[in-house]
Amino acid sequence: MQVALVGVSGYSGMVLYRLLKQHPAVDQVNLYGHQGGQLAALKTVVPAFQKETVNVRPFDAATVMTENAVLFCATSAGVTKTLVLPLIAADFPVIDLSGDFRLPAATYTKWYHQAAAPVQALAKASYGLAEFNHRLTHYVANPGCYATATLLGLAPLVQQHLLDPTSIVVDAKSGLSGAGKKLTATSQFTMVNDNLQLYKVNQHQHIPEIVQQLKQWWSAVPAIEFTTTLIPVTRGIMSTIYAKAATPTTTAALLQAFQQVYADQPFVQVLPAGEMPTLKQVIGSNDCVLGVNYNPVTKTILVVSVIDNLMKGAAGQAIQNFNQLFQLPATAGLPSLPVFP
Ligand SMILES: NC(=O)C1=CN([C@@H]2O[C@H](COP(=O)(O)OP(=O)(O)OC[C@H]3O[C@@H](n4cnc5c(N)ncnc54)[C@H](OP(=O)(O)O)[C@@H]3O)[C@@H](O)[C@H]2O)C=CC1
Ligand SMILES: CC(=O)N[C@@H](CCC(=O)OP(=O)(O)O)C(=O)O
Repeated sequence: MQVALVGVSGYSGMVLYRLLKQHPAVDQVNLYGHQGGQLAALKTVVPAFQKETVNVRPFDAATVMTENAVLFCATSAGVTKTLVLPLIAADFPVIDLSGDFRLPAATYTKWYHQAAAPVQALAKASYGLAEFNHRLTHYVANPGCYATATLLGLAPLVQQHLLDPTSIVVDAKSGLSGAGKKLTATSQFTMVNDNLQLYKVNQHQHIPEIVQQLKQWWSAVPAIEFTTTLIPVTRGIMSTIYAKAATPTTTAALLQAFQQVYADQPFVQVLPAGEMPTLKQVIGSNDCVLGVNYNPVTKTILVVSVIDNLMKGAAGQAIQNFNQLFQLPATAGLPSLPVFP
C-alpha cells in the first residue's frame, strides 16, 4: 500500500519516515510539505537522508486521497485543524501526531492558546492510546509523549481503583527532541547542556489530555499535579508518578495488577520488584518500561514509566495505530530492541 506523510522535515516525521520505509505492508511513502510550497528533494529537506531520491511535494488533499491509503501528519500544533478537513469530510484515514484532535474545542483553545478544529470534525476523531483504545475511527489522534508515558504508568492503578484519586503527582522529564526542531532560548546548547529546566508548571497541554483519559477509566479522578522538566539528553521521557494507596498494599500485589493488565501487550514491560527503568532500556524502541514500588511507611505508590518520546511517544505509537486500523500484525514495522549503548 502507498501511504502519505506530511511533516517529514520535523523530528517525529523523520522517525516516522524511517519506520514506514521498512514497514512490511508499505510499498511507497509519498511526502507532502507546506501548502503551496515548492517541490523539494528529501535529501535537501532532511540532510541526514542523503541516500534518498524521493521529493517532497506541496500538500494537496485531493492528490493525497487519490494516491494513498492513509495520511500520517507529523505537523506542529495548529496545522491539521485546517489542513486535513477535506480528508475528514471524506472519512479518509488519518493518523495525526499533533494535539489538534485530542481535546474538546474549548479545552484545546485554553491549553494550546489557539482556535480549535471545527466541532463536527473533532467528533470524528478517536484517541489512539494503542494499548487501551481499540475502537479507532478513521481519524486517529495520536497521544502526546508525556501523556503516553504517564497514562501507561497509571492505567492499572486508576482502572482498578488502587490509589487515592485525588493524590496523583507526576514529575515528568523529557529529552530535547520532545520540543521539536525549532530553536528557542531554552533549547540552545548552552541552556540545555549541564542543566535541568522546569517549564509550563501546571500549564502543560498534556494535563487535560491525561485527566480526560483517567476520567474515562475512573470518573473520581479530579485533577493531577504535573510538572515537566527538560533534561540534557536527545531522546527519552521519564514519568515519575506518586500516589497514595487506596488501602494498604504491597509491591508484589501492585506488580501483579500491572502484569495482569499488560500480560498480552508486546510494547509494555513491567520490571520485577526492586528494579527501576532507565531511558537506555527504551531509546530507539517502541517499548514502555515500568517500575513499581510501594512504601508502607508513607503509604505511597511509586511508578516510573520510560519511553522514547519519538518512538512510543510519537512515530512508534502511530505505527501501532496504523497496524490496528488496517488489521495488520500489532508489531509489524516496529523494532523490538532499543539502540544501545
Ligand atoms: N517531538 C516529540 O517528541 C513529539 C511530538 N509530538 C507532536 O508531533 C508533531 C510534530 O512534532 P515534532 O516532529 O517535534 O515537530 P517539529 O517542529 O520538529 O516539526 C514540525 C513539522 O511540521 C511541519 N509544518 C509546520 N507547519 C506546517 C504547515 N502549515 N503545513 C505543513 N507542514 C507544516 C514542519 O515543516 P517545515 O520544516 O517545512 O516547517 C515540520 O516538518 C507536533 O504536533 C508535536 O507536538 C507528539 C509526540 C512527541
Ligand atoms: C521537551 C518539550 O518541549 N516537549 C514538548 C512536547 C510537545 C508534544 O509532544 O506535545 P503536543 O503533541 O501535545 O503538542 C512540550 O512539553 O510542549
